[in-house]
Amino acid sequence: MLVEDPLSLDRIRSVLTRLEDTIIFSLIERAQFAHNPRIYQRGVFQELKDLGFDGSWLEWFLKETETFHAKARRYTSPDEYPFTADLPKPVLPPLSFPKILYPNKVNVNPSILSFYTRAIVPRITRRATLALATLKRANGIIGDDEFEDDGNYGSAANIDVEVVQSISKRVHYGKFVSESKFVDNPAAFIPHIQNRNRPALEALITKPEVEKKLLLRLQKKAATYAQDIALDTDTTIKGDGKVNGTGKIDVDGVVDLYESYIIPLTKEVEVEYLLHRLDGLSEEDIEKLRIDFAMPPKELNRHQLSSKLSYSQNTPAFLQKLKNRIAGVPDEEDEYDEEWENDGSGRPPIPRRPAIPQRPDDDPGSADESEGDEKPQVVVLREGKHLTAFQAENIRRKEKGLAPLADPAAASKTEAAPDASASKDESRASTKAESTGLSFSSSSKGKSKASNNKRKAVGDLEDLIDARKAANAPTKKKAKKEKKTLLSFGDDA
Ligand SMILES: C=C(O[C@@H]1C=C(C(=O)O)C=C[C@H]1O)C(=O)O
Repeated sequence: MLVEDPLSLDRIRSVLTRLEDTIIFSLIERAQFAHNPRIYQRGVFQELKDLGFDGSWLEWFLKETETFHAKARRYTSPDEYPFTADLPKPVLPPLSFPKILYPNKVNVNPSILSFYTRAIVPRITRRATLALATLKRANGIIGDDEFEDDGNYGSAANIDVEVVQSISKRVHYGKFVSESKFVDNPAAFIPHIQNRNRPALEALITKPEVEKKLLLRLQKKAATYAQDIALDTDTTIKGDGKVNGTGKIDVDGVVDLYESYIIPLTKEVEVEYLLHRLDGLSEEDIEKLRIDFAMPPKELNRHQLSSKLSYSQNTPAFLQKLKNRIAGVPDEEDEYDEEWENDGSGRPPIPRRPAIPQRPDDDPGSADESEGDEKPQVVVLREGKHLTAFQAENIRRKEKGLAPLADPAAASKTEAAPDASASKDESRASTKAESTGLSFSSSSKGKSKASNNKRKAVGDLEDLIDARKAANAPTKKKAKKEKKTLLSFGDDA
């Protein structure tokens, strides 16, 4: 299924929400039958042993079902994980899914099968099992046989396969959640991955408010779906799912399934996936990931609000390209890419080393000729500690062996007073900004653009220059002549 942004956390969460319905309805189906404990015990069916299979009835059902589905290439899909090992190859060529997840071998299906058969089935089927025991006693069957089973081995196992497969999809979707959170802020995760710090990674991926909302929604859903809708009686829903005195399922049992098993296991999958997210990457690759730095928080801090500045988050194209490449999201253009190359290691493509450009003798050049469409976002938060746009410009010029520019601050001391057309606030903001070390746009239109006052964020200039060089290697088209303005905060940044 082609989706707009496969790593949108909202879209991923909507898939998890939809899977709640699938799981609840299949549990309601399973609750119709008694526990049938024999179908979960290994080696109790001689018929299976005669076939050379020594697993449980349910494991046999899984093997037979998944063998057929594997031939139909079900398990080439990145969101499908089999319970059975050594499945046959698909009879059809695999579909080419976009490479969204980082290669990994995380599969927690053995844990899912264990908690489902030992804790979930007995609870979900309790009502049917008790009713069966009552019926058996009335017919003189007493003792262990009362609770044995209703003989519906095929029906019960068939539904069990559906339940465990939908729980498996839900739990392993944690990988997409993890990838989404990782690419959104790699720098937050990298040190904990390198230190194998599970608790820190779990704390980073845990969203208590999301979990709380989910459990409340689940309770309502189970109570609603569980009720027997009788057209001739009142169908007000009670919290326990019992309407007209009955309910098709143990609502608390469904909530407990998520709270005690599905959510914790999903988070284990998220952490396990993250622990392998840097496997095979060189220090340089990891550094490039780190450059894909978390942008300043979207919500404005007190100072920005008081300075009437706003931050518009627009990931520069070269960073987005770097982000996509590292996340393995293929580019639109399939043909040869001048900027990126596969080094054959199976890792995401890396920036192609640009040919060394030859400067024409008559061209004095300028520091920002390789700036391409986007420039670093520069904030001077602390005078004297951080570089101003002017200082940054001269560092770039020095890199290119060009003479430094004259300091506009020195020149402006001899200039006329600020532009009279700028409002008092704006000229104060501009003066204040310079006095607090904020540097404003150094656009060719100069101070008269006070209304265009902007704030610049300075990250680590060296890294940004390196990253930009790597991502903005000379391309066929001539870089647009940009006004000499470093990207900055502002409505039209
Ligand atoms: C799945 C997510 O990650 C974690 C696991 C959750 C779950 O299994 O329901 C919910 C929130 C997070 O604690 C998420 O953030 O949506």
